[in-house]
Amino acid sequence: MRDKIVAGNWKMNLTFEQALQLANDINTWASENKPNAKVIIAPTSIYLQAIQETVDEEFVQVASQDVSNTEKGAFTGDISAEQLDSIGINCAIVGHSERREYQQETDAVIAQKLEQLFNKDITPILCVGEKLEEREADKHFEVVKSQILNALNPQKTENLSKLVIAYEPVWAIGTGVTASPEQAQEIHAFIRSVLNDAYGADVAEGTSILYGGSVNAANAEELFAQADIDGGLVGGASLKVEDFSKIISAF
Ligand SMILES: O=C(CO)COP(=O)(O)O
Repeated sequence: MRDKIVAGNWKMNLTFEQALQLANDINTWASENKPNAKVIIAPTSIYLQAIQETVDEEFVQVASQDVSNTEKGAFTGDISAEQLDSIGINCAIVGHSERREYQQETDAVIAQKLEQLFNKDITPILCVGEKLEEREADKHFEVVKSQILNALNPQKTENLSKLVIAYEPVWAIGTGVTASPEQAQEIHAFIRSVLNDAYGADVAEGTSILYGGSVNAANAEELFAQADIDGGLVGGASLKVEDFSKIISAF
């Protein structure tokens, strides 16, 4: 059975003190409430180690928001999979639409990042999703399919058992506009069928597919009730323990 996961992408928010406090609060909540979903938090990279030491990995896992597409060397500012592994980080977000947009990350670069992560046995949360104009032109299936196949085709199929995918329509991120549960279910089922056709039933059935884009305490339950939605990748609403814990409790 695939994992139910609620992951908080903190993006470039919170001071060190605020981040430690939030991590502590989430850890306390999770240890007391034993939620049905796996809880992941992704802080700014410079806080990773301190937060990793603050939380109990039985209750809260810590993920990086990104990783370098190269192994090591003269890449100022980048963080390698080996470096993440060396401080005990075993999960990383890859290909977030904000990096595709602001850092010009291509599918080819994202494929290299995935390979770096798989080489170090780090679980990738691969983000895919269409822009508003692509949805309006009814191109969302085609866009998402090519993002997935371009990122995954270069990988070894045996590595795909570790994969998590997050479907995040760009038009729903930080906008307060969420995909309806029906819209999200439709494309999540499609993503599973793409995985099935390309890599077989074990990968398709074993891959947790998270929804992201204005998930909040009020809409999480209906989204998570859909057959192919295995959890959420949450931005804004993951920055307050009250909201994030309600979202996790939607499972
Ligand atoms: O981008 C997201 C998570 O990675 C979603 O952000 P919001 O939940 O703030 O819309």
